[in-house]
Amino acid sequence: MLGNIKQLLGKKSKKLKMPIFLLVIDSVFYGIFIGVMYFVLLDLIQDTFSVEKIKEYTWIMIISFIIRTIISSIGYSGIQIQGARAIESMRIKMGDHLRNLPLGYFNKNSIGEISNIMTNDLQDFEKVITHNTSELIKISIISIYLLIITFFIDFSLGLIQLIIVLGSLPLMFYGGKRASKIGKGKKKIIAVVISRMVEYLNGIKVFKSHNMVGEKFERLEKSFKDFRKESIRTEVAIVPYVLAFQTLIDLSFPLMLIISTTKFINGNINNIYYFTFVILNLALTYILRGFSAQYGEFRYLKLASEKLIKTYNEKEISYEYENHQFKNYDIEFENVCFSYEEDDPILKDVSFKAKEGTMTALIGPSGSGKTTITSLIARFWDIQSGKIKIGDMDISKLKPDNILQNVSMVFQEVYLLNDTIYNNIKIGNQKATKEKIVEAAKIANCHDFIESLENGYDTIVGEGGSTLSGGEKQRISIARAILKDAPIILLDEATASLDADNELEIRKSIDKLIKNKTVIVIAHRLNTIKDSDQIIVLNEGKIEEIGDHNILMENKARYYNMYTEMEKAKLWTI
Ligand SMILES: Nc1ncnc2c1ncn2[C@@H]1O[C@H](COP(=O)(O)OP(=O)(O)OP(=O)(O)O)[C@@H](O)[C@H]1O
Repeated sequence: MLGNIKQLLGKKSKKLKMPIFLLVIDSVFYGIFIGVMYFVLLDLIQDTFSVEKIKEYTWIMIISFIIRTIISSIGYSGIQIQGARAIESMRIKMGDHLRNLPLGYFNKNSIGEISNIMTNDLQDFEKVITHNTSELIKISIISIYLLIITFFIDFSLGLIQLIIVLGSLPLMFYGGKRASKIGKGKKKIIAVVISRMVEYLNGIKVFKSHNMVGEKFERLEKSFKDFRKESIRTEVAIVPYVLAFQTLIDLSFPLMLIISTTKFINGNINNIYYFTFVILNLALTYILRGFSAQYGEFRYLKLASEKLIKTYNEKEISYEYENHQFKNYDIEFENVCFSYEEDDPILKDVSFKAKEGTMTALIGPSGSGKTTITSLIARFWDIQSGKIKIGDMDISKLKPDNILQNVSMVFQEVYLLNDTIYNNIKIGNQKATKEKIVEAAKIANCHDFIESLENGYDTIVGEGGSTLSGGEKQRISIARAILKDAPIILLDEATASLDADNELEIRKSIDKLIKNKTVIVIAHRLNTIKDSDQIIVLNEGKIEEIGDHNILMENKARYYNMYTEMEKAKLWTI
């Protein structure tokens, strides 16, 4: 466990050493209390008790209590403060690490699982550091310390005592093992509960519209019930072992009392040693009782650190250059093959070049790989073979942030933060002045609607932008992109889900956004991309046709058919 703490906290783990050391010292002071009791007994037996001595003992006790209180309060508050600081920096480190993981990690792990790691597991780990580990270290030190003194009093009594303690330990270890095994199940259920909760809250609008709120709530309720069952199972699983361990330890006291009394009656140990042994044994029994419950909890909490280490060891996206300056913004795919899952190729030997300042439209049936191509340009995923280049530089050598600084993405699914409209636009460029933000909003045709809101740019948009219409959200995201002014634009063209007015507004603002940029647009309607410099027709992950409108019309293949169908449909509407 100490290894886990070191690996996860890095240098910060060093700061925990001092408070833990103070807590150890605190446990040593416990010995002073036992020592005083020993001398009190000694005086009683030897009839050397006096008022002077009582005063002396009382002062020793008072001073040791004061020192103990000071040391333990510094130690405990130190471990809480340092622990909280270490966890805070670990949270940031983990967040950063997650950001740098390939998207494949998020495909394999549910939102519930990842949220669980970032909340509950980190919290459990904090508990291990601030509470559990120090407590276990303290109990272990006091127990070893008392056992050693017992050996000095009488070797055979010490040996019997040690055998009893060692004989009881397997019960405790087995209980801990059970807590760890069943705890894994509990952790899985927690992840399911979080996933269902996210699903329920995210989908509440859809569930309501389909009258499925009750049905979906049943799913959530079931996960709550499973969670309750698993929590009880985890708690109950360890109880028999804790009780058996405690009973054995409790029984050791009368047993040791009989053995030591017999030794005393037979004259094998003197009265002073006898009384001291009885006191030590009583103290040891009391301390060891708490050991098993602490250990069970420790094993459960330790699961969190194992999961954190596993997440932490997930390989981040590798790169050679962090701050590459592109010589131009041509985008080139060279024989690119890509699959999200093994043995399920999505893009098959895709090659094309989108020259700087031109517009390339991707068309093709649903699932043909259009969105995948845009995700690969942003290096959300790494390809299995071939090369993707921006300005002649292989993007697999670049830090994703370096690429994303030069790319703006405008997709239909716009996610806005639960913040003001102003801050949502500002995401495009954190250094932008208010004038620049308003200017971007004007170009994106959203300034007027923002101004018409009661709080204007200070309006809070609700989580995901829930208080705005689809078109409004999209225009804000375009304002964001305009503010960013990136040389590459990845665009998912608006679908028919927007009304005609909204669509026209969006169309106009997009035209301003894409001027002089390298644009890759996922097209849903052919009339909007007719003037593109290049049109790529995709089918089942392969490029079926490539060229401008005129060339593709001359080809008289899929594009020609789609286009003539569209033209015919237009005539029908007229
Ligand atoms: N994250 C993912 N994990 C696994 N498979 C995925 C993932 N995203 C997409 N796919 C699969 O890859 C294929 C191509 O998907 P993609 O979204 O690129 O198609 P598309 O042409 O953009 O479709 P549409 O027009 O419907 O948006 C589909 O079969 C899809 O199921």
